[in-house]
Parts: sequence; structure tokens; C-alpha cells
Amino acid sequence: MTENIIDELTWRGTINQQTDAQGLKDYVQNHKIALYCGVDPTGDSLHVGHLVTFMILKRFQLLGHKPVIVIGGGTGSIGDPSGKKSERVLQTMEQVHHNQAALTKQMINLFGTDNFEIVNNYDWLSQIDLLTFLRDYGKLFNVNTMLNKEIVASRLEAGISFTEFTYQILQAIDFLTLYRQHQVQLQIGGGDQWGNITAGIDLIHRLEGPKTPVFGLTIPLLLKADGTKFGKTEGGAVWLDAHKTSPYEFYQFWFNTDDRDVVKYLKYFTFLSREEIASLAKQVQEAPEKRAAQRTLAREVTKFVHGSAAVEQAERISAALFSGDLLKLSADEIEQGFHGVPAVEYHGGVVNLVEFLVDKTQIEPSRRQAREDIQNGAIYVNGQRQQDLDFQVDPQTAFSGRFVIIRKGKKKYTLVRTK
Ligand SMILES: N[C@@H](Cc1ccc(O)cc1)C(=O)O
Repeated sequence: MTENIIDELTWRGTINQQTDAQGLKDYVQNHKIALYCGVDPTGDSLHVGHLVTFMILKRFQLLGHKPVIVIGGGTGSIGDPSGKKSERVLQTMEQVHHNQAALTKQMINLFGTDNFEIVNNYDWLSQIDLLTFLRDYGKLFNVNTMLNKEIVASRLEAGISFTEFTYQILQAIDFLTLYRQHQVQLQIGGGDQWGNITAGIDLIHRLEGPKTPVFGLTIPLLLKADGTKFGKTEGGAVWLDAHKTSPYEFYQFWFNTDDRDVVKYLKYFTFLSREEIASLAKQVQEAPEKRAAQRTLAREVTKFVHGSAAVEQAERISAALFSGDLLKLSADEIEQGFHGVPAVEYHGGVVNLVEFLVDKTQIEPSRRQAREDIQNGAIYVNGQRQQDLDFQVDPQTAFSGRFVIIRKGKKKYTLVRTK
């Protein structure tokens, strides 16, 4: 018999709170359910933080349950006060629509179209007129209960508008609507969603009967061993959009995971079995310098998000950067691998190396310094050491004529864009 999914999630460490732990565990043992999480379109790409919840939805999907994702076209136009210290600035409806379209595309990429659905709460929330809202829903919400929810309570001092205060009712209407129209019985969300999720369960119990089997589950806040927030690098958030975070950078992000975090991440973000993870955990203990666990993590997550070809490409880029053998890379690979490296422009023809380094690109401060570095063997053009003062740089020789890459010393790279 396959393991109960709730037991599996518990082992993976991805459950924080549940409304009815035993009830849900028993229920999913005998039923295939529909379950949902919502995403407000506050940005135009998902980031690795979203993956925490999505991986859980995906695990359910792989076992034959049906995930539904709500794109919050309606709620996103209001703004969830959860986790925010101050009032949000309203997004324009154009922004909401733009973001919505971008997110939908990424979600289909992760979940496919079979046994999966994306719905937009704008479709039903925008249809409720004010009087219906107050008479049919408002009456069922007790202001005291609403005020006592952590999200609202923590905001009372700084102030909260009626608009954001109402957010929990909207999310509750979502759960009710999804229960009625899509048989959704479980809502999953981040730890800060507890108040909104329980508001929905209360509403369903009021309207559909107190024994209606609906459940809520939140995931723990993911903190790194060094105490900083998961999913952020010096360059900012790690996006699933390949144009914002290249697959190579994405791979590197996972590969650079601290030894203290890597086993936890393998549990959260991969579909590897207990045995496979146990064996990798052992390798972290015995041979941390090999980074076998990090490599597997990077491969698995990059494959899930960007596909196998992206994994191979990321590893090819890493290998070439490590060995210095840049000519093995295509122009696109150079673009990925050198994203974030200082870049300058040069639009001209063949030119002497000293002139290129000093006059054309200012990589070297003076001719004297340039000559010295070249003669000392500190200058590399496209990965190859050049010690000849008469060397001619030809932008057309490599990378489809798009780049010349200069390395000075051990590590100091400059990307020269030539097209
Ligand atoms: N409130 C959730 C998003 C959400 C929107 C609508 C829902 O029905 C559920 C969840 C968040 O901000 O993360």
C-alpha cells in the first residue's frame, strides 16, 4: 500500500498547522480529493518561495488528486494584509491582468493540463454586488472574530483600511465557491494564511453543514540555517521566469545551498524517496566537499522547472567556467553564465589588444598597466591567455560575434558586448 500523503508530508517537514489532522488523513486515505491554493498576481513571475506550496500540490496530483490554483484577479486587486506591516498600494487593473497572464503560463508549465485547473476569482468576486455581499456574506462574519485574526490584530496599531480588513471574507468566498463548483475540500497556504483559510472553513460549515469535510493546512515559514530568508540572493529573488533568473543561475542557487539546509530542501523540493535522501544525507556527513546532495538538489529542481536540457546546459556552463575553457560555450550560454558580471560595449572591428583594453573598454587604467599585465600572463581573451603585445582582438572569432570575454588575473571577468 502506498504511504498516506499526510504521513509523507509530515516526514518531509512541510506541515505547520492543520485544522483537522486526523480527519484529513483518514479522508485522503479513501478519497481522491480536489485541493487548492491561491496566488495573488502581485508580480509577473513566480519565485522559488511559491514552489514550497506548489510542490505539495504536485505531490497530491501525482497520487491522483486534483490541484486547483486560484489566480487572485479579484483578491489581488484588493491586497492581502497578511504578512504586511502597512497598507498596500492598490495595483492598477492593467497590472493585475498582465501579471495574471504571465503566472498562468508558468503554472501550466509545472502542472500540465491534465487533472489540474486554474481559475480566476475575479470571475465570481466581481459578480457580487454590494447589497448581496452585505446580506449574504457579511451577516455570517463576526467582526470580533475577524479582528482577532492574527493578520488583522497585528495591524490595528499601524492601521488597516476597511478594504484590506475585508480581504478574509473574499478568500472565504473563494473556498466556498470552489467547494460548490469544483468539489475542493482542502486549502493549502503559507503560515500567514491560517486566518484566511479558517475563515473559509467556517463559512462553508455555516452554509453547507457543520460536518462538511473541508480542511486547511499551512506550511512552515522556511528559514535558512543562517537565519536569513529562503529564496533571496544578493541579486534579489530567484524567479521561475528564465528571463529574470536564467536556468544556469537557478541551478547555481540550489547548488550553493548550505550543508545545514540541503537535506531539508531535498525533502521539500524534490520527489526523491526516503532512501535516496537518506543516502545523500550520509554523503553530506561523510564527504561534504563533493556536494553530491547539492548537485542532486540542483538537478532535480532545475529539471522540474526548466526541463532536462536546461540541467545539461547549466552543468556545461559551470564546467566551462571552472576550467576556463569558454570557447566550448555558445553565445546564449555565455549570456547566462556571465549574467551579473560587469559588462561594457565595443562596436568596432579588429583592434590591438592594448588599445582594446585601455581605449575601447577601459578594463585597464593605462597602457603601461595593460602591457605589464599582458606580459605577466594575467590577461585572457575568450578564455585563452594572451602574452603577445601585438595580439589582435577580433570580435567575430567567437560566440557568434556577440561577445568578447576578458579575464584579468584569477577571476576578474568583463563581458564585452560587441553586437
Ligand atoms: N491570500 C493569498 C492568496 C490567495 C488568494 C485567493 C485565495 O482564494 C487564496 C489565496 C496570499 O496572499 O498569498
